[in-house]
Amino acid sequence: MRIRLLAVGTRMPGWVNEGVEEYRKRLPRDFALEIEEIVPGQRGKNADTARAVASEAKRIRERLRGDEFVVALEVGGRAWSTERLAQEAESWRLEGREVVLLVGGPDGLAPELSAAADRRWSLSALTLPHPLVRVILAEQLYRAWTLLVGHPYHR
Ligand SMILES: C[S@@+](CC[C@H](N)C(=O)[O-])C[C@H]1O[C@@H](n2cnc3c(N)ncnc32)[C@H](O)[C@@H]1O
Repeated sequence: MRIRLLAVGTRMPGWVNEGVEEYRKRLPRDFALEIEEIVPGQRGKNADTARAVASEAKRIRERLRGDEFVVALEVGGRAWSTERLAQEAESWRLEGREVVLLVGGPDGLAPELSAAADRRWSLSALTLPHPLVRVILAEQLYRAWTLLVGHPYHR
């Protein structure tokens, strides 16, 4: 199984990349996490937020392959326990699915991406900064894998 993380934002601070790598490198090949950064839309005096979100959505759609299982990360999505994540991940693996996780930028994901996703997953009722979401995702995927294989990391 391969999990692609399409995340809006480039040039992350060092602590974000280090945090993601810390967990990514622990994952085995059949649970691999790949990060693909999406260039953010222009924000500023002359560019409105809706245009920025729409341009991010266009870039995300260009990277989607059509046959993947799409999980949109959203504050208002459904909360999953780590056990539920492990169950989901195990079914993705058994079904041989290619999975793509979508993380929006400062203004979130475009509504049409959310509507078209197979799952909408909330990590917390708190709104988290998108760089931190990457780190939490990598840790939770690692944790889910340790749960599935009975590794003592998860307790
Ligand atoms: C700063 S948040 C965007 C906040 C924006 N107001 C919204 O409603 O989406 C940036 C991205 O991080 C992710 N995110 C932030 N908090 C999250 C949470 N609690 N659960 C899941 N994803 C979250 C989402 O993908 C979101 O698009």
